[in-house]
Formats: sequence, C-alpha cells, structure tokens
Amino acid sequence: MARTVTEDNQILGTLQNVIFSANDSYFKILSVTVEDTDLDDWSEEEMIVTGTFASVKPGSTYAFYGQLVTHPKYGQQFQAARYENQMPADEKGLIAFFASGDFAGIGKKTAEKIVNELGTQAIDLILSDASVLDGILKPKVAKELAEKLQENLGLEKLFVLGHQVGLSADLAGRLFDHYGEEAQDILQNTPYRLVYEFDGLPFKKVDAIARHAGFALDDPERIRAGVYAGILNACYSAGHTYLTVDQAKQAAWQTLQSELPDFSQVIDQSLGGLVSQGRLVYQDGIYQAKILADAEILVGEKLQSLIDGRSAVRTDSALVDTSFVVPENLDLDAVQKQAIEDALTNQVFVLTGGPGTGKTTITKTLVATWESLVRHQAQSEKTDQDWVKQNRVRLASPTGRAAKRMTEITGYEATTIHRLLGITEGDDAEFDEDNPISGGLLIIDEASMLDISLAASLFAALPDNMHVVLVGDADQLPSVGPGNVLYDLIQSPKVTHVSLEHIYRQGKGSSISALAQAINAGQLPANFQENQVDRSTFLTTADQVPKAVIQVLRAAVKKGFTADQVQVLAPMYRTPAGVNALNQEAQDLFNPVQPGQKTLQQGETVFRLGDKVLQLENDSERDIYNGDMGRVIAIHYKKEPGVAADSLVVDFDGQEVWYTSKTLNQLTLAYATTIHKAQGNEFKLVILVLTGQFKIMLNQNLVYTAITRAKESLVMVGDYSAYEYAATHPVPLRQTLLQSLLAGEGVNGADVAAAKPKQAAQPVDHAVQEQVATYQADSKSQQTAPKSSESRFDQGATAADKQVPATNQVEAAPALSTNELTTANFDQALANPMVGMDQISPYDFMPVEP
Ligand SMILES: Nc1ncnc2c1ncn2[C@@H]1O[C@H](COP(=O)(O)OP(=O)(O)OP(=O)(O)O)[C@@H](O)[C@H]1O
Repeated sequence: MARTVTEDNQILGTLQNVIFSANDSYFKILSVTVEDTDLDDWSEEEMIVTGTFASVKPGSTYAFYGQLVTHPKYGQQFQAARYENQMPADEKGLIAFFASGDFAGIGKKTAEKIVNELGTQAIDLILSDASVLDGILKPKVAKELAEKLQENLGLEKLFVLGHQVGLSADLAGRLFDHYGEEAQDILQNTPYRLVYEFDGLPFKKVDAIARHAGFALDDPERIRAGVYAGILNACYSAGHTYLTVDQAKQAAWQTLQSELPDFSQVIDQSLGGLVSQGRLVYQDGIYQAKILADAEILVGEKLQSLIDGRSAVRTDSALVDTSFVVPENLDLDAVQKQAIEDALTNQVFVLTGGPGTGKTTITKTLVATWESLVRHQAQSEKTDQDWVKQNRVRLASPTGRAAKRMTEITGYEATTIHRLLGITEGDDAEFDEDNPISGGLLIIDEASMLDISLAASLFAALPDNMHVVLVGDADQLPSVGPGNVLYDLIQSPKVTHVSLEHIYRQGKGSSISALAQAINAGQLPANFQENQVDRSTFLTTADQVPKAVIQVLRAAVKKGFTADQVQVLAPMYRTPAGVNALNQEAQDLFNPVQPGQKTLQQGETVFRLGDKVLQLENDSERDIYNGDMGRVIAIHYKKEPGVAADSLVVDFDGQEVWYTSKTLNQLTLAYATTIHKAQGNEFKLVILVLTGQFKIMLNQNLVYTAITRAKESLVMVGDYSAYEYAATHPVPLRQTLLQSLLAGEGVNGADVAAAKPKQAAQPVDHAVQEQVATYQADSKSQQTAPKSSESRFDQGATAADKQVPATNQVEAAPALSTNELTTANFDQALANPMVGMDQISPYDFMPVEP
C-alpha cells in the first residue's frame, strides 16, 4: 500500500471526467483519455490519474508527470506528482479556447478580438493584469473572464511555478488558500515577504524561490529577510526572546553564509533597516523580533493589571481561612495551607512542586473552596445566576491530555488553552482583549509548557478582575517556544509563589519521586543502579538498546501491561536507540503483521489496524492536539463501497477522528515518543532510554521530565554516563525580559551575562539553529500550525536529530560493569533462550498488577 511517488513518466491526455474530488484538499481522481505516453507497457485508451489538481476541466488537455502504480483492488493507475495544462499555443487554439462557451459573453468574434489585441500571451497577460482587457471587452465581461481564468488557471500556474522552485503541490495549495490570486505575484516579485508573513516557511525555501525569480545574492530584501529569519530561528532554537548584538550578527551570518566583501557592514545596515521597518526592536544592546517583544510587553503589562485588579468574589484572609474545602478531609500541611490562602488572596499566584507533592490536592481544594465562596456571597448578596456564572472556575492546560486529566480529577470542564481562547487554524483567536473570556478564577495546569506567544494570547483575553493561578513543575523542560514564563514569574518578587517540597506519595511511584528530586539536585542517587520496588536500571550500550527495550516490553506484556499503559521514551527520533527504531520494534511486538491486516502508509510509517498513534499538531477544528494519543480502529480503502479516499480512523479516548492523505502526516506511531511529546502525559510504566548519542539533548530537566511521566514503574535503559551527564547538566539559560519588565526596569534590568541559579549560560547554538531551519523546511506542521510556538512543540528533539555526529558520545561509562546486569550477561541472556529475560532481576520490579 505504499504511496511513494517518484517522478519518472509522462502522460499527455484529455480529461474525460473528474471521478472524485476531495472537499478538504485539492486531491482528485480523474479519468483521462491517453493521447501520448512514455510508458512502455501502456496500450489502453483510458487511464485513471490521481493527484493534487486545481479546477481541471473535462475536455482540456493536460500533461501528467508521475508514476504508474498498481492498486491492490483497482489495478493500474497513474499517480501524478505534478501536471501542466496544455494551453492552446497558437492563435487558432486560443480563439477556440476563449469561445468554448466557458466564458460568459464571449463568442467567436470577441475571442478573435482578444487574441488580435493581446496575441498568444493573452492568458498570461490577463492573469497578471486584467486591465489589459480595458477597451477590448465590456467591463462586466472582462471582469468575469479574468475571474474565471484566475480561478481555473491561477492555482494551476502556482502548482507549476511551485514545482519549478521546489514547493510541494500541497504547500502551493496552501499559499493559494492564504493569498489567493496574489500568491503567484508574491512568488515572482516579493517572495521575501513570506519570511515575515507565512509562518513556518524556512528562509532557505523562500530564498530558493527568490533566487529562481532572479533576486541577487546581495539584494537588500534578501539580506534583510535572512537577518530576520536568522534572529528568529536563533530565538526558537535556544528559547530566547532577545539576542545581544553579537548573537544577532552571528545568527545573521549563519543564515546567509555570505562571502561578499563588506558583509558585516551590510548586516549592520539590514539590522537598521529591519528596526526602521518595525520588524525588529533595538534597545540598549539587544535585538528582539517585534512579535516576541510585543508578546513579552503584553504579558508583563497584563500581569501588572491583574495583580492590581480586584476580583468580584470576596477572598479576604479572614473569610478564606475558615472556608477551605479539602478533598478526602486530608490534613494539609502548613505549606499547602499557605498555598491555598495565597492563591485565594492574591490575584495572580504560582504554585510549583514535583510529583506527589500535592498540586492536584491544592487544585481540587481551590476549585471547591472558590465555588463555596461564590455560593456564599451569592446567597448573602442575593446575586443572580449570571453573577455566579460570571465568576465560575475555568480550567485549562497547554495540552489536551493534561486538560482531560484535570477534568477527571476536579469534575469540572477543563480545555486546552487554544480551545479556551477559540483559536482555530488560520484565524485570529475568538477571545482577546476586546472580547475577554468569562470566569472568576482561572487555573492553568502544566504551566511550564507556556511559551511567551501562547502566554500573550492567553493573558490578552483575561478580564482584569480575574483571579489567575498557574500550577506547574518548575523542574520540567521549559516551553519549546521562546520564553521562560513560569520561571520568570517565580523569580519575580511581584508574583506570589509557593513551592511544595514534601512528597506525599507513598508506595508505587514513591522512589521515582525521590529519584527525580535527586536529579533535580544535580546528581544520581547512590542507589541509582539498585532495583527498587518501582524502578530499575538496565545498563546497555547504545547498540543493545533495541534488544533490551524489547525484552523489557515482553516482560511487561507477560505481566499483563497493555500498549496504552507502557510508554517508551527517548530524547530523539534517529539513531538505533531513537524513537523511530524503537517504534518499529514495539509495533512488531504489540501489533504484529497479520495476514489480511489492513495497513496504510505515510512516508516511512506503515500504520496497522490497532496501532497506538500520536497526533503531532494542534488541529483545533477537529479538537485534537499535539501530544494526544489514540488507537487506529479502522482503515478504509478508496472504492470500497461508500469510501471516497484511503482513510484511517483513530479513537482518541472515545472521540473518533478520520485521517486522509491530507491529514495523515499529522499522525505517527506512539509506542515510543520523544520526551518533549510526552509532556503533560503520564503512564503506568515508562521505559526511558538515554545513551551518549543523545548528548546534545541531555540535561537535568529533560531526564526529570521523562522520569516524572512514570506513575507507577520506571525502567531506565542505556548508558550510565548518559544519565550522569544529564543529572549534572542544568538546562541552558534562556534570555528573556519578562522579569525585568515586571520589575518596571525594561531592558535595562536584564542581566544578559548572569547565569540564573538553576540554569547554565549558553551561547546561541548555531548548529542547532541551522538544523531548526532544515527541520522547518521538512515539517508540514511548521507550515500549518497557529503562530503559537506550541506548534514547534518537538522542535528541539527534531532539530537535534539531524546532528548526531559520533563525537557526541559521552565518555565510556566506567560504571557499566558495576551493575549486576553487565553487557556481557545481557548478551548471554539474549543468546541463550534458556536464560529468559524474565529470570533476570531487573524485571522482577514488576510484581505490579496492571
Ligand atoms: N497533606 C497531605 N496529607 C496526606 N496525603 C496527602 C497530602 N497532600 C497530598 N497527599 C496525597 O499525596 C498524593 C499525591 O498528591 P497529589 O496527587 O495532589 O500530588 P501532585 O503534586 O498533583 O502529584 P502529580 O503531579 O504526580 O499528580 C495523593 O494521594 C494525595 O492524596
């Protein structure tokens, strides 16, 4: 069922009819009469052609370029990678074309008039400027002709032009959807504006388009766009919201890689130009992309107004002290009580804590206490139901999964932040400063994932009298997009913050919490390699990882764990110990190929009926989000009765979502995922893989985040020194201004050079930046997702994937032989089926009944 298209053959044919036309894409199935072809073994008159087409017209002649494939049910058909409308080339043909009856008010005479006046380039001339018809046709007829031509041919031309400059038909289609008829003009005349306007189109791609259109290497437009793209990419790769002058210049050099003389001066001029165009902001030695500067200022100012605001619900200390509604009548400790009191008496409050410290308990207490305060006040002041509704609790989280968990735990509706704000693809948010959301208390969970762009959209939409509580684990990975919102708020003296330190969780998962805390403190615990009731360590070389993971998975399956309950985590996609390889292995274990089993292929991934899958992008229209996991419950092939196109149906916790060729690249296998993708999710058993090959990604927060995804059991596989390296390397410093903006100091308050307590200073990593740019070129998710950097969710992992030189190995692990499970006895175990892995002690950790 592979659908890989390599362009190698051609068909010239007349379109008989359009058999199928998808309504969510430009995909079509055509019946074509073959006039000429270079296919050796084709003798039939009719051919079925599939592909991405504009509004193709029966009777018109097209050249299709692509490949003959054999469909298992419908036999041979031609998959077109691209096509060209064979426009009538001579005057006679053109006259017949205009007089074909397709164009209202144009008969043979008028058609002749058009061709006489405009010549054989008539169509091109009309398409590029309809005013050439002035004086030739009546204004109404001219307008209709131009519109129809644009409609019929504009997109086709864009497909052709796109193909010439390396744009996929899909991307060309999206450019057309975004810019309409202007798209072609932009590609040919002002391509560099795409760098500023079309989110996710990398500079390299735009540059290739522009170079094709004749722009010179030293064109000022090109240099400016390159400088801007370089700065933005540097910010996205390192999480910064600003760059120093040197960093900005370095980023620009890296992107443009020019050997032109005086290039340094050219960059200086471009920086100045971008500032005067309002695309960059310069202040006191730093450059910021205007969009990031605006977002930071908005968050800073809005936080100040929230802090200064007063909620309609009375929450003075005397009142709240006596009103706590604690779940299960737990005896809260002093810090927890303080947290609730502070949360209720401060308009903005931040609660942080590791797993098992009581964040959920506090959230539940807050929700119940708030509701009770609202009820109490409503009764005593005899307010109406509207007042109660206006002051209700709202719950949201950056991920769909975390929102679902919040709903389960609190019994209140929780949504993603995107949904809370009514953000849909390509549209502005429904709720913003002019149309704020309603509610009295807003609790945001997983606040560590909040980047500055999403934070700006969120804070803009809050009424000034709203009570806001941000809950998160400050030691998890920072947001993927620029900004360090949770960290900056914690550091700010203006924001009240309580950190829960005491771990309450007993039994399963408790030694995992202790391990997480040790890693947080910068070291592996002394008992790291000793098996605990809920965790074990299994040291292997990188090459042995797949075998080891499979053995652990087999043991887990034997104990009754399902694929949903077990999650394999690795930092990156590539390498033999990476997510891609582990997914293949795990798929074969959990869902082996069966005769007659339905499959559908997307790129290199073959989805099988029953597979565990992961959504890679936010798709708010379909209410599925980056990081959501589901199961393939049906696969349909086109031409099965009632089926329009190959499709796959995924069940996301009871919500069924259909995928066709247009959307299937939003999906991947989910037996193994990156740690970034697992944020906001929790699993009964986590199998974590760290090896020296992932060195570029390793740091405390990454391994901490991975470990704390495990609810009950954790198996750590890989190289001791990789774990040690991660535990001793704090997450790199992010350069942000939110703290100083909150302090009212602006840029002057930012101490660029000073390393913050938990974070290590880091120069902008240009290698990573470059990879990010390449990644953006490859990644469709970058082209379609909303502007929020949540769309770049997995960027760090993916970017790093592309630069894994062998030299990234962490030094050989001296501790390898200290574990009872040495490389040697592991190999022995695998080689000798008598020594089943089940008999080896690390798996004995799993007495847990799933
Ligand atoms: N003061 C307390 N006394 C006794 N048990 C407590 C107390 N606070 C919390 N717990 C219990 O500890 C466990 C963990 O608490 P909770 O789920 O609130 O933590 P959490 O920080 O949300 O953890 P996670 O992030 O892992 O979900 C729960 O079983 C909870 O009932």
